[in-house]
Amino acid sequence: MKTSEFKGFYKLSPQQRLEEVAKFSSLTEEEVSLLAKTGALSIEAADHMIENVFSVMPLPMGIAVNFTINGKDYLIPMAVEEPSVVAAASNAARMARVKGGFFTSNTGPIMRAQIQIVNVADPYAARFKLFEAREKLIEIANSQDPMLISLGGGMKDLEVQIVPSPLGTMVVMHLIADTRDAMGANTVNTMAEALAPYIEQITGGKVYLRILSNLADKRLVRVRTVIDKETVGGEAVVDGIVWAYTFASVDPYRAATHNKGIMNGIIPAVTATGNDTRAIEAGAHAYAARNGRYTSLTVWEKNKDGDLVGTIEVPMAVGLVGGATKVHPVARLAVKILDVKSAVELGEVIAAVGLAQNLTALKALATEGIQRGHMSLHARNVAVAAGATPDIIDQVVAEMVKARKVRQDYAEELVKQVKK
Ligand SMILES: CC(C)(COP(=O)([O-])OP(=O)([O-])OC[C@H]1O[C@@H](n2cnc3c(N)ncnc32)[C@H](O)[C@@H]1OP(=O)([O-])[O-])[C@@H](O)C(=O)NCCC(=O)NCCSC(=O)C[C@@](C)(O)CC(=O)[O-]
Ligand SMILES: NC(=O)C1=CN([C@@H]2O[C@H](COP(=O)(O)OP(=O)(O)OC[C@H]3O[C@@H](n4cnc5c(N)ncnc54)[C@H](OP(=O)(O)O)[C@@H]3O)[C@@H](O)[C@H]2O)C=CC1
Repeated sequence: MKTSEFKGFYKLSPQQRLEEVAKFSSLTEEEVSLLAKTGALSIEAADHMIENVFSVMPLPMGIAVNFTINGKDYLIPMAVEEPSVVAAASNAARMARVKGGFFTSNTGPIMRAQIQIVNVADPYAARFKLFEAREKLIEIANSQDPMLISLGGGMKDLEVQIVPSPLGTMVVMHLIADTRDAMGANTVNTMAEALAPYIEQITGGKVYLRILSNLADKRLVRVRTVIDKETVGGEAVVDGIVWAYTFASVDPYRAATHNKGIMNGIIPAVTATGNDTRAIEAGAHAYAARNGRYTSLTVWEKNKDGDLVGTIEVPMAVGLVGGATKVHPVARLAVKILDVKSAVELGEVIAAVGLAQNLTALKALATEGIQRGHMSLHARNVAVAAGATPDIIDQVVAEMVKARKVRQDYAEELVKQVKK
């Protein structure tokens, strides 16, 4: 009987772990040697990044071209498994260039951490006492990270909420901190933990959680673009895209897919730069539901000239230091290719890719449908999975697309025919 119970698995070397996995899963020698192969991320470097490492998971990284943002041109590395995403981003950026590309602003690299205080006899008075202690709280928090303070960051302010709950009223203090070029989770968590004893003393309550909020609504980036009506295909296409957006703005079933399309642009760039994709996903979707109803992260309108105008506002907690950003050698190079000088610039660029991605998806959906563009690129995956060798992939793909039958069974049939 196989067992997944291992004591001290983490003490093994990556090679020893791979051997254990191979035994457990009856991997062949060939399969083991595939898992042992690493590329730019060495197994030693990977082993320092996370726990129980036994291999690495390579992803394709494409370059989205044509982006011009605030008058500066960017090449955008995108690490993603889904076909047509990089093509669609480049396609959108090509259209946006005609009227100057993308224009941005931001609210600064401001994060919030929450400190949950329970069993407070007089929550409203406790709230005021916390405000009265503002300077001391800031002093304690900022003594944790002299480096950040020297860079102009650190705790800047606090907010306090009285939150009813089934277990009784909670006082929730929000620590508001400027984390400069860091995503800032570790930074604000350290501050929040340091403040807890003093907060208990002030409020007479008990502190439980001390953790950042991924609803980073003080770390917003805003991106705007104007798409020339002729470039996008005429005023009827503009109207179609505005209708497509409007659908997402009023219907959460559609908004979820619409925002997934935006994340098609955002997450690959976040991944390529070694940032935390879960934090970005959580922040974006929570922000999309901030008014109690889940809605679109973008807005598309028609201006007085009949051109299409798109905007996106989204939390963007990404960093250039901390986490994996400086540790992963490929992430470092992705940042070099992007040539961004600050975390907020990186955030703005990533949000521009999200807006671009949304444009081409909506254009396709409101006109010919998604399948022609997307499936013709996806067809390559289907062909390979059906056993097409490099010399016949193009032929199999062309046949599937022509017949509008991008399907595994049809691809297998074509592979057999072509190989005859
Ligand atoms: C797929 C395209 C770009 C084809 O587009 P097309 O109109 O056939 O392309 P084109 O030949 O006119 O080329 C236009 C530009 O697209 C780019 N491009 C064109 N082909 C390639 C390629 N092979 N590789 C790289 N880049 C490519 C390239 O920039 C090119 O400019 P050029 O270089 O020729 O001056 C277009 O149909 C498109 O943008 N479709 C949208 C695809 C999309 O959104 N995919 C995401 C996956 S679907 C999904 O998950 C989300 C969704 C849709 O559900 C979200 C939602 O519901 O809102
Ligand atoms: N809910 C969530 O999203 C959570 C996420 N995380 C993880 O936290 C990590 C990110 O935390 P983060 O705080 O960014 O990482 P780090 O703590 O690794 O890096 C931040 C530190 O880098 C130093 N630093 C050096 N240069 C700069 C600069 N220019 N700007 C800012 N700081 C600088 C600072 O001080 P010093 O030199 O003194 O260290 C700062 O405290 C990610 O891996 C994320 O996955 C963790 C917990 C929860």
